[in-house]
Amino acid sequence: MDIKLHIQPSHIHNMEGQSTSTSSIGSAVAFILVSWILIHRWNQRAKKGPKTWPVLGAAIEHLMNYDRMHDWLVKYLSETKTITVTMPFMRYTYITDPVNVEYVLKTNFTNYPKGDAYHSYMEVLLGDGIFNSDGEMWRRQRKTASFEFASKNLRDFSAVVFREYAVKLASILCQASEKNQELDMQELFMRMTLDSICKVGFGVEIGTLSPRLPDNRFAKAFDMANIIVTLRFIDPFWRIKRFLHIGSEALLKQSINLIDEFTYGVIRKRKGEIERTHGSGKMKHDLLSRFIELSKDPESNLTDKSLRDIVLNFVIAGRDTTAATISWFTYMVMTHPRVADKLFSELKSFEEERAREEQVTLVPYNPDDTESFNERITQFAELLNYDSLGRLSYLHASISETLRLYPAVPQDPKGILKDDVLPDGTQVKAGGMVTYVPYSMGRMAYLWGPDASAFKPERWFHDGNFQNAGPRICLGKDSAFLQMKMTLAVLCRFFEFSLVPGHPVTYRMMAILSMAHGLKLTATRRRL
Ligand code: HEM
Repeated sequence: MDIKLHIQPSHIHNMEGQSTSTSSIGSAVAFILVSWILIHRWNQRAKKGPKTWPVLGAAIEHLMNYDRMHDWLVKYLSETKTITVTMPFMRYTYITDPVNVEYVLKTNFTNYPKGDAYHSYMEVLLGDGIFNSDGEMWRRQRKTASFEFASKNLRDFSAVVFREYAVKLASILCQASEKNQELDMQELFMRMTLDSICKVGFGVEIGTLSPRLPDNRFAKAFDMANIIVTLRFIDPFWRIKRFLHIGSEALLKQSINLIDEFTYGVIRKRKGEIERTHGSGKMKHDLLSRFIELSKDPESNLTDKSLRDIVLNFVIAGRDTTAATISWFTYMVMTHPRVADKLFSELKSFEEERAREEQVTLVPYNPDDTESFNERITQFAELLNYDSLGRLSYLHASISETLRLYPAVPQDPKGILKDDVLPDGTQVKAGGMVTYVPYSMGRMAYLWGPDASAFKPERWFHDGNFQNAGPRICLGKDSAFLQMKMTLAVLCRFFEFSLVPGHPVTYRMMAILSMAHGLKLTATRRRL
């Protein structure tokens, strides 16, 4: 007891000494940490763009604003044309100054490839397809695809297919308008553009726009995969999740299995048709067939997996971009009745002029009579072709205005091979990424004037022209405009749209700027 009593005080004394020294170490560490954070924050007081925290960079703010990231960037980029956002494993430089953009896309193109980071995020979906490859792999695909896009046969065939699907879509709207039925217009557009790219690009008919609107599991899986790979840009744990096969990465795997099933099915179907028509002279030279032909040469190194990647890259290029753009267009027209009226009168005059030229007597129609209404739609569509669509300048301006405010590719990131200095003096480091931001560029008062955020197609008659620069320039621009104009001419001539009350219209975060909840609307038939 004595001993105990004797020992205890000294023990207590030791503990006290120890805890005093532990707590002073703790206080010192806390002091250093707090000072580090405060100095770090103090040093950034004049920094333009999101402020960072030690180690975490701007991850907290970035994640908190993820769902509205494009507008979050607009806020910073309207104060300064270039910002840097540091994340735990990556440094992103966002640019809106056209001089910087031209430098990255064109002047110093070789220093800004897609790069390893982008490739690793996207590989599971896009493989080594044209959007996700660099160097020789990219050059070979680009060459073959450019050849295909330059063909007049393809243009003529596309016009026929786009017209056919525009009329199909109009007849679905016509049916729905009879009962004032709600429609998800974005979903219908996605079906239409998927069917068209499969027909024009891969020579196969998949029929997702048929009147009974069959379940489209491929489209759902494709959208899910796109959302999840986009998330990888800001999720530092995605590799761990993939390894453990949990969360978003497990879902991604399931989606990819479904996507692959569909895609290999398309390839098998096309190969079968090529075999059957071999030597008959009936073979169509669509994009996929051209690559299948090339793959017969063992030196081409084109495997079925390469064909799968090619197909999926063209699905993202041909389906999503066009459908998203015409969805935003419809939303803009619906919320700007003055624009809808101007479009309608342009289309009416066009219809009369073309009917005179073609010596066609237009069928009088009664909007309450489905048969004559559909007949007139078909007749109108027959008057649309590549050349005649060129006259619809207000329609063209309205599409351009939509692309300015809602660019289908809202951000376009590139890797950085070597340290460099952009024309505005911004230093960029090898291994980071530099992203040009069309969504922000379209909304900058310093580029478009004080009414930059207003939807005004008229500005295109005096202001600008889209600049699409560099060796990776869009190959499908003419084809996209052809389909968009063909479809929108038919829709704006014959229908008026109203948003379903309370339906939220906002974008979702994925590589293509599509609507998070679709576009729910009702359509009404226009009178003569
Ligand atoms: C509204 C419609 C469209 C928009 C806004 C759009 C936008 C773009 C953009 C911004 C790029 C440059 C990508 C980069 O810098 O990496 C691009 C490239 C490309 N686009 Fe489009 N596009 C559209 C429609 C289409 C269509 C319909 C197709 C084909 C069916 C297509 C095929 C391509 C191809 C093949 C490339 C080249 C990729 C490369 O060389 O890396 N695009 N597009």
